[in-house]
This record gives sequence, structure tokens and C-alpha cells, in this order.
Amino acid sequence: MKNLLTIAGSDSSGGAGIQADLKTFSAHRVFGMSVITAVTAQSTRGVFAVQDIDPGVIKKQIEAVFEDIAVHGIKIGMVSQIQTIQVIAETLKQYPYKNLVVDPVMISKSGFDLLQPEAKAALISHLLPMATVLTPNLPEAEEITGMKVQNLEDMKKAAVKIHSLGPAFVLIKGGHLQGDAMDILYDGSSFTTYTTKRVATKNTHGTGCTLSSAIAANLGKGESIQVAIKHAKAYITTAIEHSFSIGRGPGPVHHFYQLYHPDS
Ligand SMILES: Nc1ncnc2c1ncn2[C@@H]1O[C@H](COP(=O)(O)OP(=O)(O)O)[C@@H](O)[C@H]1O
Ligand SMILES: Cc1ncc(COP(=O)(O)OP(=O)(O)O)c(N)n1
Repeated sequence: MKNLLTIAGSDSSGGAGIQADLKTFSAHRVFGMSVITAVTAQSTRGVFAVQDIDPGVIKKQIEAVFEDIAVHGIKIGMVSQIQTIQVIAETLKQYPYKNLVVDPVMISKSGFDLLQPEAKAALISHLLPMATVLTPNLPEAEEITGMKVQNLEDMKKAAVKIHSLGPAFVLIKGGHLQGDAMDILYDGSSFTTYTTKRVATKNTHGTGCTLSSAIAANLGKGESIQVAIKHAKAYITTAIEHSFSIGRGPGPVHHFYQLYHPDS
């Protein structure tokens, strides 16, 4: 069994955050573990409150897992504030961590700041250099680079700039593009493109969380970066195709094992 850890915030509506990550891990048949950084009061309609977890408790959660269990891959999502970022970076460095996927979560699709604006610099300086893969969406790529990122050419320029900040691989996600859902991977010398037709739905809550935890799960199972992303892209596309409406806002994507392994 491979053991995967998510370090992220809780979404009370179950579509994003820790809940999406653990569902994704289960669908990939890996054992999911969680370090909770913040609790959000959230629904399909928006985020209504955030309670950050005490940094000392975040440290204890990470230590409790690593002191006892082999961790084959990690996904980091919502990190909320400077102290949270600092404690995650400093505590992970106590261990020989590997396969670290950092999703630089900044603003929810509903427009709420999941990263305090003053914490952006800490995210860039502490977590980007630790990442095996960084997975910004277009607005996050713009925040990190200070450039406009609106098309394939911009995505390539931004990926090169972000790569210079330390992650081994940069995957810029094109969920916010017009037209096809095209993501690009930069490995420091060349680009790989992952493209699917855009699924016509408003139910895309949790797409970024799901993609990043699927990549971490696949890396933890020993897949190469290119194959891990190819399989994760197939997983998120199928999950979006089977997304559904609950509540009054954008609904969640759907996770279940048979979607990923149709022959089982
Ligand atoms: N409507 C859609 N149809 C197909 N793929 C999509 C759609 N929306 C997002 N994706 C894909 O979902 C993944 C997450 O991307 P994105 O939605 O940009 O992330 P985030 O949730 O961080 O904004 C990417 O692989 C992207 O291409
Ligand atoms: C607790 C929490 N973490 C992360 C997110 C952002 O999730 P994402 O997959 O980017 O989906 P949207 O918010 O864009 O729908 C979140 N909302 N909550």
C-alpha cells in the first residue's frame, strides 16, 4: 500500500480541500492521510468563514504522521497565512519527503482569499523551492509572475519564470482558458501539453484540488511525472464529466473507483 498525505484546508461542503483530496486518494487506491491547516465554512455558493489552525498543532500533525508512517507522496493545498507556510516548510524539512505536489491555492472560484495577500511572498520563497511539481491555475500564475497569463504563449513564458523560482516541474492549468482545457508542463528545458475538450458544465468545484492530489497519488505509486500527469488529467476530465449539481452554486466533481478503472 502507498500512503499519501494532504496538507490542506477543510471544505465543509466536501467538494474541494481535504475532502476532495481524500476522495481522490481513495479512488486511486492509495491510503490517504491529512494535516488540516484551516477549517472553512464553505458551500457551493461561497466561503463564509475561515479558522486557521494553530501552527503548533500543524507541526504536531505533520510530526505524528512522519514519525510513524512511510509517506510516499504529499499534496499541499490551502496554506492561508505566513505562519502556516513557515511551519509546514520547516517541519517537512525534518524528514526525507518526496513527491511533493504544491497547489498554490490563492482565491476560490467564488472569489474568496484562501491565501492572505501578505502571505504570497512566503508561499513563493518557502514552498516553491520544495515542490516536485507546482500546479498554478492562470490567475495564480499571474500572481506569482506579475505577468498577464491568458493564452498558450503567456503560459509558456510564465512557466519558465516560475521554474526559475525553484520547483522541479511547473504545470500551468488551463481550466480558466476559453476553448479546450489545455495544461502545459515545463521541466526546465521542454514543454509537454495535455489537452482535452472543455466539458460544458458549471460544476467544477474542486477541480484544482482533485488534479493535484491525483498527480501526488500517481507519483507515490511510482509513475514518472509525465505519466502521473497524463493519468491525473484523464481522472479529472472523467470526474468533471460526471460532476453534478448539489446546492445552489457550482457543484463538485465526482470521484469513484470505477471511473478510473472502468474494467473493474
Ligand atoms: N470545464 C472543463 N472541462 C475540462 N477540463 C477542465 C474544465 N475546467 C477545468 N478543467 C481542468 O481541470 C484541471 C484543474 O484546472 P483549473 O480548473 O484551472 O484549476 P483550479 O481549480 O485551481 O482553478 C485542469 O486539468 C483543467 O484543464
Ligand atoms: C479548503 C479549500 N481549499 C482549496 C479550495 C480551492 O479549490 P479548487 O480546487 O481550486 O476549487 P474552487 O474553489 O476553485 O472551486 C477551496 N475552495 N477550499
